[in-house]
Amino acid sequence: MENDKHEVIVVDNYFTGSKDNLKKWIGHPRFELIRHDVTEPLLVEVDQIYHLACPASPIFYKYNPVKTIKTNVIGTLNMLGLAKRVGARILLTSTSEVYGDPLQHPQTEEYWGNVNPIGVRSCYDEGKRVAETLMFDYHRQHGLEIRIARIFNTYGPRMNIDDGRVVSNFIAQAIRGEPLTVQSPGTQTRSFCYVSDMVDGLIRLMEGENTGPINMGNPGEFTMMELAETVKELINPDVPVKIVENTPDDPRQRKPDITKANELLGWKPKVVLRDGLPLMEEDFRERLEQLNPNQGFAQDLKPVAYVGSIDSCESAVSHKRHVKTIAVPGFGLSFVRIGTCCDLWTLFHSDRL
Ligand SMILES: NC(=O)c1ccc[n+]([C@@H]2O[C@H](COP(=O)([O-])OP(=O)(O)OC[C@H]3O[C@@H](n4cnc5c(N)ncnc54)[C@H](O)[C@@H]3O)[C@@H](O)[C@H]2O)c1
Ligand SMILES: O=c1ccn([C@@H]2O[C@H](COP(=O)(O)OP(=O)(O)O[C@H]3OC[C@@H](O)[C@H](O)[C@H]3O)[C@@H](O)[C@H]2O)c(=O)[nH]1
Repeated sequence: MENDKHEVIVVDNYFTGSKDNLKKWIGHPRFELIRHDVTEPLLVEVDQIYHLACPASPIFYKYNPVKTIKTNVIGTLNMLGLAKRVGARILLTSTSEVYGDPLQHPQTEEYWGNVNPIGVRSCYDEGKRVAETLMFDYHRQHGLEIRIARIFNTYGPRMNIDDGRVVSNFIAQAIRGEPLTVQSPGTQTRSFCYVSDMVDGLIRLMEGENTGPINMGNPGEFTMMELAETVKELINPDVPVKIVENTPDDPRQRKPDITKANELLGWKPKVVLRDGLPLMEEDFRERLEQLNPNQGFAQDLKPVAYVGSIDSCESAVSHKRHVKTIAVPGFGLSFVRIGTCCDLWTLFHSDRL
């Protein structure tokens, strides 16, 4: 949007996304927002497609794994079909998770990975691997112009407060004065890239001549214990660190080799973790203050008849975070409020809850 040559159509089913993040552009003459699920075909006329639609936080992608794999497979097929029909260039945001629990370190694009095909993360990591395959098959068979970015852990302002990924969890916990939940053993590593660097890299990849796959991430590598200590030091030295149980198949180490991105796109990240975390803290503080559950709840009640993504409600309800329900006597219905989306009320049949 900031390049005034472009018209932008955003497509989202709001499973993990929020209209709030786009309010700056709603009503702008070059901007259009469509509530749509990419597992259904989409007919629009475009020159470029940034195909990012997919739940990305492990708690969300594991919540409805069949939907996650449908989004990766059917969603990617639909976006490729669209690209083929209108002759658009298409960029897929693949993931470092295609390397699984990597036996090569740091990971280069040539590494084929070490992925469990039947594990609880497979809907996402195998889903993205199939999405990459589909991209290359459309490229070879139909001559489509494709671009694939393999993104490593990326964070920044406007992430969903209840996203569940480690950086947003630690920042929200530190601000709320709650223990930082380090999943055991705490020695597992990740490399964290700030969002503005990632957006710069994705645009370079789209505008450049290389199909990829190209790793995009910040090579600065941290154990989860080190991340917790850094968040403590920068945001709230008083919070304790609490070791909690981990989930199956959690990759033990992850760090991108970004030689290709550097040589082919002239890209490397600029924002180090210690500079990125305070930028995110500011935004989280503002939103957490607005979320105070004891303030303004009843007055905020502006029910809408139906909100498209039932998944997002069910997910929020299942996580029991920032969700309030109000039964309406005699109607057998409830209003559900999802905390981070203050304008988002959904009318639900009680038996669904
Ligand atoms: N952030 C990271 O660390 C990271 C790392 C690797 C890959 N990626 C990839 O980048 C993309 C964006 O990730 P993010 O971190 O911004 O996650 P996010 O959850 O914040 O955003 C994903 C968006 O996709 C939308 N969406 C999900 N399913 C959809 C569907 N079926 N139809 C339409 N919209 C749908 C969600 O509502 C949300 O707006 C994802 O494809 C993810 O796999 C992200
Ligand atoms: O509260 C938490 C959350 C997570 N963690 C740990 O932090 C590490 C990172 O976990 P996250 O949930 O943030 O994300 P993961 O690295 O597992 O997966 C991410 O990888 C790249 C992308 O494709 C996706 O954004 C996501 O799948 C894991 O080792 C996890 O065990 C904690 O220690 N505490």
